[in-house]
Amino acid sequence: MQLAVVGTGYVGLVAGAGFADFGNDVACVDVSAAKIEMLKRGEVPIYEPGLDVLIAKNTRDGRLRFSTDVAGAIRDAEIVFIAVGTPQADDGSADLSAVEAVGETIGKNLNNFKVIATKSTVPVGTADRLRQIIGANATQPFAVASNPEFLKEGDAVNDFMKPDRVIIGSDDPKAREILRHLYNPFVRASDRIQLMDARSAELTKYAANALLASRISFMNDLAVLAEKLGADIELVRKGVGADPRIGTKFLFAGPGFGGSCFPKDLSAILYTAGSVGHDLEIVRATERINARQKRLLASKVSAHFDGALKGKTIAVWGLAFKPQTDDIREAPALTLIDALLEAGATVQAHDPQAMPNVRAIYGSRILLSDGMYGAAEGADALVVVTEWHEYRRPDFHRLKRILSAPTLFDGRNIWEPDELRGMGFVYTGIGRK
Ligand SMILES: NC(=O)C1=CN([C@@H]2O[C@H](COP(=O)(O)OP(=O)(O)OC[C@H]3O[C@@H](n4cnc5c(N)ncnc54)[C@H](O)[C@@H]3O)[C@@H](O)[C@H]2O)C=CC1
Ligand SMILES: O=C(O)[C@H]1O[C@H](OP(=O)(O)OP(=O)(O)OC[C@H]2O[C@@H](n3ccc(=O)[nH]c3=O)[C@H](O)[C@@H]2O)[C@H](O)[C@@H](O)[C@@H]1O
Repeated sequence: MQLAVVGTGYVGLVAGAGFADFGNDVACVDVSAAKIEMLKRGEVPIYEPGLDVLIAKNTRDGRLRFSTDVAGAIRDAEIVFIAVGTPQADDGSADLSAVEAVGETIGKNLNNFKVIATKSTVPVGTADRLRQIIGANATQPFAVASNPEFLKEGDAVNDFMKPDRVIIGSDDPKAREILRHLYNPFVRASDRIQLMDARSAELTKYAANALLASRISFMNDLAVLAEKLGADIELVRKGVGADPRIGTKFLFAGPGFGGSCFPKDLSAILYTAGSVGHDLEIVRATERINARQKRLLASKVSAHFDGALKGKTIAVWGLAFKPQTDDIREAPALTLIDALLEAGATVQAHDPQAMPNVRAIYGSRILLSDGMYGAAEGADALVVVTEWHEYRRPDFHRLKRILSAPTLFDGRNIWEPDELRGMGFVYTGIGRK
């Protein structure tokens, strides 16, 4: 099938390359000439495991191409996927200006019947709004569909190629059939494709993210309680997760959730709920707890030094909001670094992928080290914020030698407190004795 994917960010690139890999002819288009130039040169603007190989293969085989010609790609396509950003607006709602701009371009370039499928996370009612915008200019029939994306960064290619479910939200039977046909090769069982109306599909996306985020905040809140009561949140996590009704995933206490999606999507669903006079109290609490949790590591470090961080050097391992990505949007490490700098500390940091993005924000205000041990050299404490593989089993003997004080803050509970205390470290985790 002939597809246009508008927006070449995490979602658009993964979806475009994934669709091409199943034999479709895909044009990935973006308004950012810089991104498209990079992609044309064979460079991938983001770090996402496996994506470079997928893009290279499908570009070479002629099924995937990149362009800034949004209108041309729309005219050539049977299905247009909208995968542009929907960032948080000042009032907390989702900023739909990019989605609406694409809708206008589609309306003006509708040369035959097309399905317009929204992959961006958009508030309930956006499909209706798009239908109006496109219809205002259209001279040809078209159908809109909500096709929310559930991939997670760091494992995006895998999530996209083997989805748990594909949600197709449209009242138009032709659109449902065309999208079902497109997705059939991706799903192992046909019941993984769920057909529904557009509003339910749009709400499903926010419901999934809000539910996942609330699990994390619940565990982070319990972690605070565990510490106060002398219990260990890691044992509690394993205990509750053994119940299949609860499940083991997304129960990890940590420095608070970040990323480009949970924070903005919680805010957007609260705004939507408010607009119809409903207060989603659990979502509000999820946000509040997360804001508190993101400040927790900084307050633990500060408490350790009795509030006297001026002149201290703090090493930070892990800057991306999660491992296997270079994305630092809303990353808890940034909240920590801001607080440390504010308190007068020197920060030495390392991340396997995110350092260029961090450098673009902080410049010379923090020291970024090419090696993880380089970042720890001479520091008064080491804080691990993101659980990259290489931080899980470091050479603790070496760390003890190079740190100026053997002080560890484990923001992800990846280390063994007893073992480290036995080695003479001062160990502090999240929600542990
Ligand atoms: N990042 C993720 O893991 C996931 C994101 N989503 C949703 O997908 C959407 C996109 O997210 P990301 O890919 O992370 O965003 P992103 O910010 O990485 O990429 C968005 C792209 O859209 C382009 N763009 C903006 N306006 C445009 C226009 N008028 N015409 C053409 N291109 C335009 C931008 O230049 C940028 O390259 C958001 O709604 C997000 O909530 C959904 C699931 C997962
Ligand atoms: O809508 C989106 O954009 C995506 O948002 C999340 O994906 P993502 O933000 O890429 O990453 P997650 O793995 O969900 O992690 C989000 C944050 O929660 C934190 N987290 C996750 C799990 C956990 O147990 N504890 C925890 O603190 C992570 O460290 C990270 O900061 C969802 O998992 C995806 O399904 C969804 O498509």
